[in-house]
Amino acid sequence: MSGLVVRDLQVVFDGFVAVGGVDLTVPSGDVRFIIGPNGAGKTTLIDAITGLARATGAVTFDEHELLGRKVHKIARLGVGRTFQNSTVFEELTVLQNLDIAAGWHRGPLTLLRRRSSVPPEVQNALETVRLTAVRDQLAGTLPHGQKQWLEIGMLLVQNAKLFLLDEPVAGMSHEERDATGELLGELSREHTVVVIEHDMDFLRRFARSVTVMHAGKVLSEGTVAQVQADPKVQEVYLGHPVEA
Ligand SMILES: Nc1ncnc2c1ncn2[C@@H]1O[C@H](COP(=O)(O)OP(=O)(O)OP(=O)(O)O)[C@@H](O)[C@H]1O
Repeated sequence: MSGLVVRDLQVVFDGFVAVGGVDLTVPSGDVRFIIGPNGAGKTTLIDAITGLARATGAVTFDEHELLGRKVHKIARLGVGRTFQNSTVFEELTVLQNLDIAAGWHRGPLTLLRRRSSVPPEVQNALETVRLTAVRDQLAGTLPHGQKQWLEIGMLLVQNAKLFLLDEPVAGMSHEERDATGELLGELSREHTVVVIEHDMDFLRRFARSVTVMHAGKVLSEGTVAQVQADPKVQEVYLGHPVEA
């Protein structure tokens, strides 16, 4: 099937089972939130999907097997991710960051010059991530929220089809959260979106489906209402300081 399919995924660090047999199916066009207490294995799951953590089991995206491939090969198959800490080039402008991500092989001098024209895919990405007005600003001067959007824009110009976003709204203002939620909805029209998030209010408003992880396994899965009503989830979460 198209979308992300994970079967019996295991990641073991020096005998410690961080991900212990996870099955996950995220159909094309979904906005899936993955939640769970600290240490549940959420980031490690994404590390395994993107080739950063060695894993066993099976992972396919749009029917391409990902496990065992190198990080850049997985990215070329349309799998994009963002990290909790921004990885943009702070000393370059928004446009230059997008240019580099788009693989416009221009020398350093050309890159530093102001662009006279902007390739259509870069322009589209600028508009989608709402950064057209700040395209000539140094990325390092952007507020946190806009840096996260720039990262998403960089994935867009790389033709990512699956967006794996690790805590995208951490540290964002209320307005930035709202705009990010809307952006996720827009992305899901043509892409598949997986979001690791601790912010329960954001989840309630923007998740289409939810997977709850606990101790390296899937504890519960369904709509927001279904997982909220699941006694197993309540047991893990009640009294746990995850409510934002
Ligand atoms: N490289 C590593 N070596 C050893 N143990 C690791 C490594 N990476 C993660 N772990 C352990 O694996 C477990 C899962 O970590 P992970 O970061 O995936 O959890 P998480 O659900 O993303 O947590 P958080 O919400 O705090 O980000 C934790 O106990 C962590 O300490």
